[in-house]
Amino acid sequence: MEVKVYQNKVKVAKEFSKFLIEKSSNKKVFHIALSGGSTPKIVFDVLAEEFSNDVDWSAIHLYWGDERCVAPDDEESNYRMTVEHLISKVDIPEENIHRIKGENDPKLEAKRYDHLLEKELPKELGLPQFDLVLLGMGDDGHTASIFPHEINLWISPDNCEVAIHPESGQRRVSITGRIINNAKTVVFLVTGDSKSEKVRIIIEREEGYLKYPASHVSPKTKDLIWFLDAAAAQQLTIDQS
Ligand SMILES: O=C(O)[C@H](O)[C@@H](O)[C@H](O)[C@H](O)COP(=O)(O)O
Repeated sequence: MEVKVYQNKVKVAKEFSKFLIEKSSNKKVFHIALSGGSTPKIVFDVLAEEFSNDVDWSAIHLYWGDERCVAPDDEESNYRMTVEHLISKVDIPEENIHRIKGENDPKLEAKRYDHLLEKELPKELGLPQFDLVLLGMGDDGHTASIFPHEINLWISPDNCEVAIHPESGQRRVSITGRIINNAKTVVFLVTGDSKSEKVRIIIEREEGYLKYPASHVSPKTKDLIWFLDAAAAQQLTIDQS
């Protein structure tokens, strides 16, 4: 695991963009699962507005690690957020975009997306393998849409599950631990003061850390990088690069 700390969100966005360019360069196809929420917005803006000419978008295939069970034009939709901050600004072929269809019946959509990952992704150890899974982390230590109250979903035998937001009751479709930990590379993008306590507990493996789903992210390749701003990293005592 590598922990990279940068002064602010814009710097995190710039450094992640350079990381993505390096990882995806010279690849004929690059399968990436995107995170949702608010953190990626600035990252996608910077990637699209400052670095898009350095990316071969024809090779990039976009998937989502999770999606809210809402229409694609709903303000809650991770797909809509990605269109507004990235897809609408770059020349990525329509056929390279593999959204989770939040408007569908959640259980049926989880099955459909599960099968899509089996069909579209290369296999490693018999499981679909992303080149890169981008994750956020909630203040409660959730990641993708695996929340602490449903941590059992992490070990699901399926690639995708239907999850429920603990406060709003909103249903979501999420990829599960077996897919996340089978990725070649996993990146956490975490910024802001509100994340600093869980960042410390999870990265420093403090007592009780395993109750937080984000602590179970441990790719078999060991290629796990935390991109943090100073605010999210402020409670860390370990060495940071
Ligand atoms: O659909 C979602 O909300 C995300 O995929 C979720 O896992 C997100 O990454 C965290 O909740 C952090 O969200 P913020 O970036 O908004 O803090």
